[in-house]
Amino acid sequence: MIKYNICFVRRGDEILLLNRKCPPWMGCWNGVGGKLETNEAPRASMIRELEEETHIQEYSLSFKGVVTWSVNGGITGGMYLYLAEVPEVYVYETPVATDEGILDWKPVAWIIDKANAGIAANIPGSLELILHDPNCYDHRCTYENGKLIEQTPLQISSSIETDEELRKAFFINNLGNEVTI
Ligand SMILES: Nc1nc2c([nH]c(=O)n2[C@H]2C[C@H](O)[C@@H](COP(=O)(O)OP(=O)(O)OP(=O)(O)O)O2)c(=O)[nH]1
Repeated sequence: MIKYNICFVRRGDEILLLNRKCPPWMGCWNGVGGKLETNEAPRASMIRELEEETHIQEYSLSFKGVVTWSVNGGITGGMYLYLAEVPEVYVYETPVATDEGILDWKPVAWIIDKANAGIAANIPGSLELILHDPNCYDHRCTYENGKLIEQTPLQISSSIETDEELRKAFFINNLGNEVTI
């Protein structure tokens, strides 16, 4: 059921976001990422998407959990969630037009400000945990009629680094029964 990944690339107090040309969240700023290929492992898939969409190669990549969404109580989809940190002095000039949309650096405070329109709805409410909390969460989102009505972070584990640890943590938390990983 988890078919996607998403990554927030952080440079100091800025995040590299993509203004998407296509659904989902067309015309909105979102993290970079995409769909996992058949039999692709989560971390390898994230590294591939980062290369394809940004060409950035020097980063430290941390697994931060998953984002799942439920409609009428049932989990219908999800994405693996990563944070990629580049040095504050990293040179990456934007805006950059790509096949997927426009990449640009946005200040963390601007993203978290809920008054901002034009950002994928579930990012402002999750970003602080993603950036500052060492634990991994299932950021569970509930949508009704296409509108985000609730967002609850459920802690999965204190830290997960490998795909094997990820599988174990999902099993221990019984999330493996609910969310196919
Ligand atoms: N913030 C946020 N992002 C989402 C949600 N749903 C969802 O798929 N995404 C993300 C996951 C992926 O990073 C991206 C969708 O990936 P994509 O359709 O562009 O995948 P892709 O580049 O592999 O494209 P393709 O295989 O269709 O050509 O949007 C959501 O509800 N909130």
